[in-house]
Amino acid sequence: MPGGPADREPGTADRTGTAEGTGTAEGTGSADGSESADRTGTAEAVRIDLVGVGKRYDGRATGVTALADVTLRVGARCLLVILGPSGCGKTTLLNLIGTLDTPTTGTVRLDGVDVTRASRRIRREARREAVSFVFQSFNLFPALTARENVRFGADVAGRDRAGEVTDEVLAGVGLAERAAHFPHQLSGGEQQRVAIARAIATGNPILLADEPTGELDVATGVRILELLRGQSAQGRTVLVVTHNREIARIADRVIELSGGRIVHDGPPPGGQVPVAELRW
Ligand SMILES: Nc1ncnc2c1ncn2[C@@H]1O[C@H](COP(=O)(O)OP(=O)(O)OP(=O)(O)O)[C@@H](O)[C@H]1O
Repeated sequence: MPGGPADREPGTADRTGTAEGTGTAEGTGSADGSESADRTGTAEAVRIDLVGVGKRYDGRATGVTALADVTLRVGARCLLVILGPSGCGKTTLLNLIGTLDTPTTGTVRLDGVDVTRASRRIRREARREAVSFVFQSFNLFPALTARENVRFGADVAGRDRAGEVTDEVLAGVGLAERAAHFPHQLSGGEQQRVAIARAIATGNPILLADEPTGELDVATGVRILELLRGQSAQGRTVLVVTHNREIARIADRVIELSGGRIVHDGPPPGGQVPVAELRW
């Protein structure tokens, strides 16, 4: 993002208070999201601001409307879970927020910057300085050690003190002792912790996780969720896509997609619970 230093903590003033509508009371999200408004920190900053977003894939024979008229505002310190059945548009939504794809209609703003039809340079900057991804299949570099994988995140974002940041973040996910291990020498849960550490090491304020516990057993999945929850508590905006309704119970806010539309937006039904209370 223009003018944004890469080396910073999430939620700092340089990413807030832009002229384009951040920090407004209006930005508190859904009609039924008033209770979540405080918890989503939207009084500080609307980090993700989608208005009327649609995505259509046009094939030769048939077209598919993956998303239709999605309006969504998410602030700092929010763990947002995106629920919905296969094919409802969850990954498409994450890709649009992550500037990996462009919508057919509507606008996408990240930290007040309209990235919808921005130049490739602006979109590249958004990817480098605003968003980080965590995938179901970890996507670690197999020939790099855990430490080198995490260092990659810090380097790509151009962070100062990249070496120190790497060590701090690795320790933060409980893997300081495994820094010299390669991905194939680590368990699935450890690999996912490295992947999350790599995303954290960028310093980017928005973390996008697509089925991050999908390949893990219950106990390991719970540990991963605790890590993600900790990141939102520290000021990041964390979006977790899942099929698993139980995971949604730990969220500050849950949106549910069906047929490419948001059909529910609000706190988890039954109220938010600690990660330890999940039953998978
Ligand atoms: N590149 C593409 N070309 C054509 N159709 C696509 C493309 N990508 C996704 N789609 C379609 O768009 C719709 C939404 O896909 P998307 O991957 O976002 O769903 P999802 O909710 O993430 O599904 P899953 O839970 O199975 O991963 C689906 O009908 C899918 O087939």
